[in-house]
Amino acid sequence: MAQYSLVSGSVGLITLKNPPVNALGAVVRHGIVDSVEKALSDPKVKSVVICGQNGMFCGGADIKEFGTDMKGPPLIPMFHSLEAANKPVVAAIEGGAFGGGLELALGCHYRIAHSKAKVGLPEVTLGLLPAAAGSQRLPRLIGVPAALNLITTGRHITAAEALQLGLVDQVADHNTVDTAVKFAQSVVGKSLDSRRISNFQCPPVPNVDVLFEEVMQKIRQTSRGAIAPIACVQAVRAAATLPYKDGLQKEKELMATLFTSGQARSLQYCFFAQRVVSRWSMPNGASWDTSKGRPIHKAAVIGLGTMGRGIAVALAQTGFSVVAVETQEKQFMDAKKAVAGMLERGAKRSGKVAAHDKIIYSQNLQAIADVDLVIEAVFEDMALKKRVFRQLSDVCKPGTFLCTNTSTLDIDQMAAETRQPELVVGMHFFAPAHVMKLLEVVYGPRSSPEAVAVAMQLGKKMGKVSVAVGNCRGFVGNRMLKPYRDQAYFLLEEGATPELIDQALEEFGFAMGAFKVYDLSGLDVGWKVRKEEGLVLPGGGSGKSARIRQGVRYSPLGDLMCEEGRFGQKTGRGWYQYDKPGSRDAKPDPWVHRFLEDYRARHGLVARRISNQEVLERCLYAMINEGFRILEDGIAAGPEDIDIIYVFGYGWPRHRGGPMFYANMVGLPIVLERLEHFAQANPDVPTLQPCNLLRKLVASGSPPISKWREAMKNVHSQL
Ligand SMILES: CC/C=C\C=C\CC(=O)SCCNC(=O)CCNC(=O)[C@H](O)C(C)(C)COP(=O)(O)OP(=O)(O)OC[C@H]1O[C@@H](n2cnc3c(N)ncnc32)[C@H](O)[C@@H]1OP(=O)(O)O
Repeated sequence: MAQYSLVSGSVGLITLKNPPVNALGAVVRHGIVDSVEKALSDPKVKSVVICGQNGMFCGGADIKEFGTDMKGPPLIPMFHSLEAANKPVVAAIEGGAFGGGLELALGCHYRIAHSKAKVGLPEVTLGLLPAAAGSQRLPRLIGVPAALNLITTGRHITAAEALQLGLVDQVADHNTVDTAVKFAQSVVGKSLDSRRISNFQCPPVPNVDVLFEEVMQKIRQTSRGAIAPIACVQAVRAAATLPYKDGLQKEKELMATLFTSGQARSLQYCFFAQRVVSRWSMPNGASWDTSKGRPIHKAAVIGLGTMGRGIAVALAQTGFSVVAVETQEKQFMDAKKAVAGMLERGAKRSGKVAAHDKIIYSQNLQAIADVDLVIEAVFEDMALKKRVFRQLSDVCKPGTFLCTNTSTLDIDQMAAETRQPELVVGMHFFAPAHVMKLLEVVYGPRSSPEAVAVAMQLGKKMGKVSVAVGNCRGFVGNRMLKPYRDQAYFLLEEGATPELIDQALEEFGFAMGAFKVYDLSGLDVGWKVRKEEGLVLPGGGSGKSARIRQGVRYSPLGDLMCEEGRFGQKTGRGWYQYDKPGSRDAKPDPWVHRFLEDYRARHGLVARRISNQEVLERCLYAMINEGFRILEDGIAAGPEDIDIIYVFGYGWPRHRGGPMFYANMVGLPIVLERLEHFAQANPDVPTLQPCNLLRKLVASGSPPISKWREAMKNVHSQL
């Protein structure tokens, strides 16, 4: 609702009330219309102030209403009637004004923001554009380049930046509503013509066509197929080149296309999925509202390789005291230098002071005796990790949480080495750990809810999107990656090239194709793991058994590449060639094409034409099938957990919502039918055999993804 009251004898105060963010749902919109009518028709009222309750102006349109029939007054006429009012209307912005919330403020004659408030037009992140005249008013107010930046990125800006841009008129340090009320009284009688933004001419831009051409080109390169950023540019262009009324019409047309697009649905799903995932739960019923964490003041990082360095930096930048331990002399010296550089660069970017004083370096494990939490990041070797956990258990004070950054190994085996296995959890960071947003928090059978709560809270403090998952090989992310990568290798054997496969995946929207990722992360990493698993045969093996291991189809292509010393970017040669070791510019390599031809000839394989569709179906459906197995096994609590992991950690295009949401969009019966088809053609690839949960969901009428958790409960009870 919106509450109306008369304050200071002459100011009509309209307070938006719709917790938690005062979104502009139908009831609020009705309330605003009624309140404005009261204020404008009351002769006692000389000016109007609009604010939000509980220190929050407005979070924008009610996203939950999208996809419904959206009854209630529309926003655009409401904002026009505010702007046309013959009494000054002032927005008092506390907390934040986002999307429709900021558009409401732009319909007012003046905007006063609290110094801690943030404002922005984040519609693009929901697959939309600011279509309540925001795309037309903002460029008229702050100019085209600044408006383009805000509207195409959706970034939230501080009140100080908003003031600098001319987006707000005043910043208040204390009671914003009181300040706004006094301000509103002070401007009574002043002409309002110059305050009605829709009357403004857009500030002229030299070479307007060139500017928009350049921006459009940049957006096309970076948007990975997302359509909303492009529509945002088109809408701002309309503001820059057309009269307000025509620009508004263009905004409406663009919005109509976006609103009904699958991309908007996917992005809105991601918005809510991220929030669902933050309310983690464990199969034993423990969850965020039953388990309290414990404050962490001091943490230790053990092992200062690439991951350990990034984790230490992330902790220090968040404000934790860190003890960074590395026992090998050379690694220790290199790490100290590297971490200092990372902190300096981070400080330069953020404008904050580099957190050097937060880190104490040591080569001695005794230095961690008083820490509250340890993150182990030593080499990915179970024997070594077990030894480290035994030592940690001896050295640390009782009650210290012991976390491992393993990306695949069984955390229960590490916990078994300690005196308090309930305090052991996985904290799987993604490289570079101080940059990447995702954190998989892995609970084993003995991890306590408190330990999970601590890791989730720590992740949140570090600005990570943390997802709690169960313990199995590869957890969620890497477990699903295996069948995807297997398919990519099999497709090479059958006639594809790395470029063909990567292009199909990148056109789909992945940040990088499978083979570019291999080259980036190093082919030798997987080779070492496969050797330990006894899968690698010298020369890739020979005869019929060369392409079968442990009874299932296996491609030795990755092993053979490693035997040739082609480890990827670091050696300047991998699935692509690079100018020099460490360079990132991947170029197709004729050597790889000859290598694949020789391999096929050796194994009697006849290359066939492989379509982009086959690449996508085989790689993605194999991955999705594993996702259903993960749900079936109870490793992830719901499809949202899997999707958020893939969007934030594996370069899955957000505008496609994550693998499970994508399956839901494609249609579960189609995914099932294609998997059945591929499984029949590849009986030696068990990961293509459709899993029970997928079959049961299809048999039960393919419920929408929002009903899967419920459906999973029924399936679990039948399995
Ligand atoms: C013709 C015109 C048609 C359409 C026009 C559309 C224009 C728009 O306005 S689209 C919406 C634009 N607004 C946003 O994108 C803002 C989204 N919200 C946020 O970014 C954040 O929630 C926040 C406002 C910055 C607050 O952040 P925080 O304090 O961290 O709280 P959260 O956990 O994110 O949210 C709390 C709670 O509120 C729900 N929520 C937030 N915003 C909306 C919203 N706009 N509509 C509906 N619900 C919203 C959020 O889901 C959380 O609820 P849970 O139940 O906990 O999930």
